[in-house]
Amino acid sequence: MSGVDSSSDEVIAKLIDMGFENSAIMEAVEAIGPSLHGAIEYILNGSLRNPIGKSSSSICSTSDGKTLGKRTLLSASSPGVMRQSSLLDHCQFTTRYKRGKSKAVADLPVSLSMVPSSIVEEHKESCPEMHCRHENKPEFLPVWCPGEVDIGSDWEVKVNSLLKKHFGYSSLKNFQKEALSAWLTHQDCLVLAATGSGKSLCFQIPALLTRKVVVVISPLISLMHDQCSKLSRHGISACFLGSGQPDSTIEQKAMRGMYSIIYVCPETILRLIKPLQRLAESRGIALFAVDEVHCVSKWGHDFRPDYRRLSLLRENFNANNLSFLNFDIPLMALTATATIQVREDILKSLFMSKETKIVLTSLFRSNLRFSVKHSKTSLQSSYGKDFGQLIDIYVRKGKTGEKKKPNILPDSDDQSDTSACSSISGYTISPKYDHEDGDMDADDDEVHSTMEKEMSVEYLENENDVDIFQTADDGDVACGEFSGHSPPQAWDVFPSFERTGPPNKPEEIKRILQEPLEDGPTIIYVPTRKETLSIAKYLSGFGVKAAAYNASLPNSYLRQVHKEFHEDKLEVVVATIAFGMGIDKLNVRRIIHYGWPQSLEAYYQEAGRAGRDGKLADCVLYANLSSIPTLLPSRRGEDQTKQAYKMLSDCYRYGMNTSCCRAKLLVEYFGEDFSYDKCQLCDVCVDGPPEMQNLKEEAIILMQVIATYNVPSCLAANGSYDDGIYSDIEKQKSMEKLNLRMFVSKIREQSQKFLATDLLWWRGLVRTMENRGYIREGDEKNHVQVKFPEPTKRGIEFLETGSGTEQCFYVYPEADMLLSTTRSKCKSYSTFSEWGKGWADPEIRRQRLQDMGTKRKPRKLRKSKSRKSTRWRIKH
Ligand SMILES: Nc1ncnc2c1ncn2[C@@H]1O[C@H](COP(=O)(O)OP(=O)(O)OP(=O)(O)O)[C@@H](O)[C@H]1O
Ligand SMILES: [Mg+2]
Repeated sequence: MSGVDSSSDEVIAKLIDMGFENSAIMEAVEAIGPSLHGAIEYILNGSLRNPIGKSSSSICSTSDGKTLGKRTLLSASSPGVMRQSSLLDHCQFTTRYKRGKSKAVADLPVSLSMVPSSIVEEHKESCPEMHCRHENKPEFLPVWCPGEVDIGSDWEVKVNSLLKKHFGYSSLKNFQKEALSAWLTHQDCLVLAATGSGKSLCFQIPALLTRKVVVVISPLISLMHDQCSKLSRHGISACFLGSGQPDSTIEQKAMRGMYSIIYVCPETILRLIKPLQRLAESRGIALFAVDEVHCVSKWGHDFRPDYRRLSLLRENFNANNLSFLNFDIPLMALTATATIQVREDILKSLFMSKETKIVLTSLFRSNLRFSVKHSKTSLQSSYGKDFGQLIDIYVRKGKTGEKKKPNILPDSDDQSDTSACSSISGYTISPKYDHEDGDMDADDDEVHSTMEKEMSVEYLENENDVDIFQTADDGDVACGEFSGHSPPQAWDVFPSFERTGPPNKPEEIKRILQEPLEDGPTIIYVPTRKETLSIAKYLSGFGVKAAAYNASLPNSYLRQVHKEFHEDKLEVVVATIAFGMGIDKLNVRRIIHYGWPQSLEAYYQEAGRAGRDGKLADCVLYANLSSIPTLLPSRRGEDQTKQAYKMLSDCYRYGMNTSCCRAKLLVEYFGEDFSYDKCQLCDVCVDGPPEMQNLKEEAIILMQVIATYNVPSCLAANGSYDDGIYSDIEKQKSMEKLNLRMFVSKIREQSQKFLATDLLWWRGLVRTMENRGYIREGDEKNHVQVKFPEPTKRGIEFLETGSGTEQCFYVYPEADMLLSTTRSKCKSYSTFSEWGKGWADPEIRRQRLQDMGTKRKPRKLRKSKSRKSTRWRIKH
């Protein structure tokens, strides 16, 4: 635009913010130059050369209801209708009008006296510029209401201006544009976008654009709190209403329309239907946003029954039952972690419309470096090996002050010096809290007695040691209000980078590959509350600023942890799943999962806390790859248990994988076609898969014993093959189901050559054969890994055709197969590729298996031992 310099930009931004039509603004600024008052005069005095468009609906009125003319808000109207005082017009508060269903019926104006003074007060705060200029004039408010006023085709310009003003960002991301355009046309919208991609803006912008209220349903108080305080820093007033004993003043103010955005937990919204209907009629509700919407679904990883009842939003806020609405109030549902099944469930459960717009972005986070490492995480003796490097990073930097252990050897199991406390603003995690350790210094004078009393007894002795999910009451306050302060003018106080929004381009990947891992905090996720304390204590013993976080700790303490984490005062937070969802801290450099997560959804959601600044970040999963993970206790119905097993099994398979890019596995799990060959960052991409092995002999013998002891079901599945090979005894034997352990015993009995092999190795082979469709689970129950293997028709065909031919059966050995051989060679698990080498050679393989055999315990002894005891051989 010629003649529009940088100060003109400011004037334009202000005029857009005031609600003037873009083309009118441009014309005025071109004519008058960068003078705000001049431009306003120019527009309002009707000097426009080319009045744009027609005002779609609204007619302004004086306070006594007389029609003044068409609003100038979005469509500059005929100059003749304009007059000086129409600055008031464009600030006209247009709520509480009676809206007909038909667009032909113009919205009726509202008189100033109908606007609650409280709302006017609120808007003084949220629109400081506007009010300071018209202090002694009646306070009207600008309203852009989709459905009532034509927001205009240039809405993007308006939004970008608001974006710049309030958030300091230059433009919307594509998916945000898509979500907003759906909302502008009153469509429901399901937004599936990567963690950290900026989903919140999709529902925050409508509040700025219309001055109506946006109601956001969110599962966690800590998340609501975070978002409200951020909004207030960006000049947007917001409040949150939790499920605890509410502060009725905030709730009342919210229901009178005093905040632009109301965050509310699902339990609370259920009892606020009537007040919200009144709010919809008075100030207006622009949108209901359901954040972290995967919580709606029983098939998701974080199902919350109250989310399911949110169908009442559609039932109670539609144009049929609220006569003042022209359209159903749109629903916007958002999540980063929904499988295809969960998506369908969301649409159905929330009664979202058939025309719901699905906004889908790539879930690939190209800056996250995924890896899996073997560790017996439940043993404290593993901490030395696993956290040595982490301690070194923080202590070496000297940021933590005194370096208590100058050299932490990666393999050190020494935990004797764990007496120090982790102090968070006076709250101390005392050594006493860990009742497992007897070696703590109880006289440590850092112990703060009050907190200690609170935290040491009831919290650790709570028999329910896992956090199923964080309750909505995770904050120590049930609600809070945040008035919008003026957004900072100097945006360079914020990081200047533009976030890398998915989908990520190959150049992005190239850039990240060249980046070092910068400094920044770490979150360690553990399955149990006890481990949050023991690991935090362990780390702080070495001088790392670490804190525990789990739902059983006092709320005031948890809030403090949140605060100090956000202020970069903490280096490591050791948390259960209670910490995480939605947390938006830019510089988290490492997410460590210490123990199996319960699902890939939870894993990816938590991993998504890392690298939100777009820079390289590590996501490491330490898990005991030699044992099958178990479900954490939770109340589940039959279906849910089945689903929980399925999810855990998928997670287990992710850990066992040695040949496929981890990022690819993750995004494909959510139904996305991974458009890149590989991420180039994960351990599999970097180290390469292990060498393939021809395991035909092993596969055949496995199939043989399985088929032998599964005769009836084989026949049932495929009556066509000849069962003459099975004796009556064998058939009888097969009536009782044999589990994999028994099959492995049979193999050992049958073949001297496989005497030395262990269950762990065969487990891997069974999984591989299951993946190829040769084996299936023979039990009705659910298992993480096949427990009672049964041959499929394909498996039987493999047996029949494969055994006689020279055909090969090449597989990538999975993590457990590699692990089972490491003991004899004393190799570390991490060197997959090295271990893989040589296995393709039958001689080397035979030799290795033989080596393992010489180290086995006598057979008799093993037989009498429990399942657990067989694991003695897989030691590292
Ligand atoms: N258009 C944009 N340009 C630049 N940065 C943006 C833009 N939109 C959002 N952001 C920034 O992206 C960050 C992440 O946003 P947000 O918390 O909304 O992510 P999210 O998608 O909700 O992630 P999660 O799934 O983890 O909750 C925020 O700091 C936000 O300010
Ligand atoms: Mg979010």
